[in-house]
Amino acid sequence: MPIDPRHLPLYHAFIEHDLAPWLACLPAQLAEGLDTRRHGDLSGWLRVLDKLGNVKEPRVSLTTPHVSVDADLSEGDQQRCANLLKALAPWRKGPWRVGTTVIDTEWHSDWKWERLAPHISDLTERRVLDVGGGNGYHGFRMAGAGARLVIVIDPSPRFYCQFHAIRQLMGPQAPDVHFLPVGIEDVPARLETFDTTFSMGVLYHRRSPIDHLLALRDTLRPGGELVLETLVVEGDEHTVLVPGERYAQMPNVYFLPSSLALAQWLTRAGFTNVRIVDEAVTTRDEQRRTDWMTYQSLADFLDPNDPTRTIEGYPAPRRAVLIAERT
Ligand SMILES: Nc1ncnc2c1ncn2[C@@H]1O[C@H](C[S@+](CC[C@H]([NH3+])C(=O)[O-])CC(=O)[O-])[C@@H](O)[C@H]1O
Repeated sequence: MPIDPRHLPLYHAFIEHDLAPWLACLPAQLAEGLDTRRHGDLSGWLRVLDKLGNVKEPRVSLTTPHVSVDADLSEGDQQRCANLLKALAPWRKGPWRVGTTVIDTEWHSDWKWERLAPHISDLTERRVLDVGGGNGYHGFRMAGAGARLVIVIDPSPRFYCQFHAIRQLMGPQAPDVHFLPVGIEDVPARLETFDTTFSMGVLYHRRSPIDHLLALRDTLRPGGELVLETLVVEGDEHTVLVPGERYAQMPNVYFLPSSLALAQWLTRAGFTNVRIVDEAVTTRDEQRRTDWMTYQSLADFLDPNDPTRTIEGYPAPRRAVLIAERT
């Protein structure tokens, strides 16, 4: 089968960076991740990408809170572009700007970036993997911080399409940031390649959290850095909450450790130099309903009489960022 032109930069990057064991799986992984039988709306979203086309002489910004693409668009083209981007909603991770269209996403993902950026190793020239990277917002910020290569993996076909909408508009100005519609379980074992691996907002969705840490460790070269962000609870190194059917309305939440417990898990999984660099309660300003994500959001998942609790009665979402080194 011929290679989809959209994937040529991804193939080039895998060849240039000698990701040989993974390269061999790429055709099958892309075919499976983009199988239109997997998601009823995927064919429609792919048609949106075709209609979106390119813009002339794009100017790209990766270092501002809004990852943005500027271009001199006529009023009609700007409106058409905004309508096509809206067809890919809900937009959860961002914010983005395309010309005068501001995509005000459910999450202020820029705030998470600001919290962790001062603590991580300089990304200049580093090869980075972002596991569960959503629609690639943080991946573009990583490139803005100097990363030489960023591979975003996320099994969501909607996020694949949002990522490609933006990347396509960036045209020749697009950085070396690439998206694979797969999960962590599809990354070949023992790659031991990346200088930095991010796993943000994923661990609490994993049924075997220590196996997740081991899988992340195996993506890193010796001395490489893990940036781990997840939901935590207050408590000592022995505290872990395993919620019932739902936590903040999410059905697939398994382990919420304290950050001290998580630090110990990282040590047990073979990491050193483990640091808790940030811990903060998620606010209703950081995660909220917007014109680009019109479904329920954090405010709807908290107890209306006590916002320190979820509607199930658990402690409200609190997130920590930990950094650790692979030995
Ligand atoms: N098996 C899997 N492997 C990899 N990713 C997965 C898997 N299963 C689900 N995901 C993906 O993990 C992401 C979790 S969101 C974090 C986004 C970003 N990192 C953020 O920090 O804003 C959670 C949050 O809202 O924080 C989703 O995009 C899933 O599709």
